[in-house]
Amino acid sequence: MFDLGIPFKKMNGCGNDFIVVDNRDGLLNEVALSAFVQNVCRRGTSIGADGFMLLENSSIADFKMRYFNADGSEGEMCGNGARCMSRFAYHIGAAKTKMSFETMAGIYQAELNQNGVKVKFPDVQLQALELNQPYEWDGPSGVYHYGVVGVPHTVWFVENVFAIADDQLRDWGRMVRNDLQRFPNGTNVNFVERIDRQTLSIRTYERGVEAETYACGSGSTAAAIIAGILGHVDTSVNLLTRGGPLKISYHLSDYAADSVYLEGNSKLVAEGHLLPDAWSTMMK
Ligand SMILES: N[C@H](CCC[C@H](N)C(=O)O)C(=O)O
Repeated sequence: MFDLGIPFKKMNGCGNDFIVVDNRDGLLNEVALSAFVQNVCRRGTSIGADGFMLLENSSIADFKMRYFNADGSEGEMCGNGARCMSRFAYHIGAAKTKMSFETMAGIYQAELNQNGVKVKFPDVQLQALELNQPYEWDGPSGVYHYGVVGVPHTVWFVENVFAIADDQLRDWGRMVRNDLQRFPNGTNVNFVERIDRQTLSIRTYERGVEAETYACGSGSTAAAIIAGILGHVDTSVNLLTRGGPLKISYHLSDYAADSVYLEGNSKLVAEGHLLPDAWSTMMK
């Protein structure tokens, strides 16, 4: 059925990397997507990526973005993925430089510019009750903040975030992510250091990748908005990630943010065809 392979592009936003496929003609509608995604996202035996995205037709926007984590689970949205998907849409002629697209988390808008892509998020509503929550553990902070920015996020303010050992950060992230009593849908876990009123440093353990990624766009957005609500930063913030800078700006009223923008790079690094060995290998 896929004798000639499946055309794809490999992209990343600040090192958060994705395999992207044009599915407007329904090419992948017949496959068991979850297993397919797990296979193609596995580094070593296939292309490897943090996530997999499909561009599909939409009746309410220029196109629809579907996002899958490397473990095969479908996520509501992905901030870095949104920038890559926007560039992809432009490249294949599915959109002009200004576009709107549908996701499971609502309609997003994007604009390609010289620096990268600027994405406008749907308005974000946080709950006072979900901020400043005590958490008893041996982790770096006894208090966390929770909010849904497309996908669920917890934010933990820490010191010297880039000095935390990788396996330590992974263990903390994994512990919180798997605390299903408190976070029934799981959660992404963002460790955030305030540098000054315009700057935060951030590292994220991602649900669905089950590891730290180089950057997380929606996590950075959640961190910037939560830091703003708490009065730690202004409403235009640079986020320093392991994979490069992201810029987030928004307008705040109480616990709600509107005019939420995420800006950062989006790189197209390769294109080709996924061949059967890319998705038929299942290494345990
Ligand atoms: N890397 C993504 C987040 C992916 C969401 C995923 N980890 C989930 O919670 O399903 C971002 O840049 O926003």
